[in-house]
Amino acid sequence: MFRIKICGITNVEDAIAAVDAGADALGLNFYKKSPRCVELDVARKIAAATEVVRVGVFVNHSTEEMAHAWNEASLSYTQIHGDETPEMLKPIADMGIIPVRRLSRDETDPVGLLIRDFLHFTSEIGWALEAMLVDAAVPGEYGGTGAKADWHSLHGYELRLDSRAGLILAGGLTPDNVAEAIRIVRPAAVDVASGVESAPGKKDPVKVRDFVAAASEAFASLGASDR
Ligand SMILES: O=C(O)c1ccccc1N[C@@H]1O[C@H](COP(=O)(O)O)[C@@H](O)[C@H]1O
Repeated sequence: MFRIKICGITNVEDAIAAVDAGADALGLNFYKKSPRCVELDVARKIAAATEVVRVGVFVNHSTEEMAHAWNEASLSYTQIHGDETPEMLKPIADMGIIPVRRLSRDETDPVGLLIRDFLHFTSEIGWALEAMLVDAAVPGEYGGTGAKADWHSLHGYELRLDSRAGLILAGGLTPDNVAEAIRIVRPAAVDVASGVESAPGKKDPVKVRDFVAAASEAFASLGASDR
């Protein structure tokens, strides 16, 4: 899959800076109400300028819109960040679906909820999911909020799910906290949007570089044997 995703890339310059910093995935957000929404023609240029994994971020788009963006921007994954049900996604089941679960801090069994969602998606459609993404719930918002999930409550996800679908940790990550988040949650990958910006929709190259360096070091220090 991928390890470090820089999300909400809106221009070629930021895309190249993220790849040069060592990110192995870029998130292209097609949600019109987001300050990080990328135009399709720019997404096409980003695809032509980069060779890393590209993940499309969608919020209540039609499957036709998602398929169009998938082709135009040569995407590898489809991050479903809205209210979509697995049933709605059947026509695009082969488009690397990454379901998203927004967790509020008062969930009693977050890991159980994630596993239930994972099983629901796989049993309804019968595709093999590679990953689930966890974000923090903020009422009235879909994502990109800078709010953190309760990292301690997510510990153990991959053990309970027997590593069948990796956990992508998102929500409020920054260069200063990503290493601690990786140590506590032990996710398969991390994802950041607002935490590496100079303004909404514009990445700060220093923050991007620091984020990638901190995350890479933390993943390396987990070691292959104890993950
Ligand atoms: O970034 C956005 O504006 C956005 C809007 C709607 C849905 C998802 C969005 N981004 C995703 O939100 C999470 C967390 O972002 P942050 O790091 O807390 O700012 C991440 O997965 C983004 O891909």
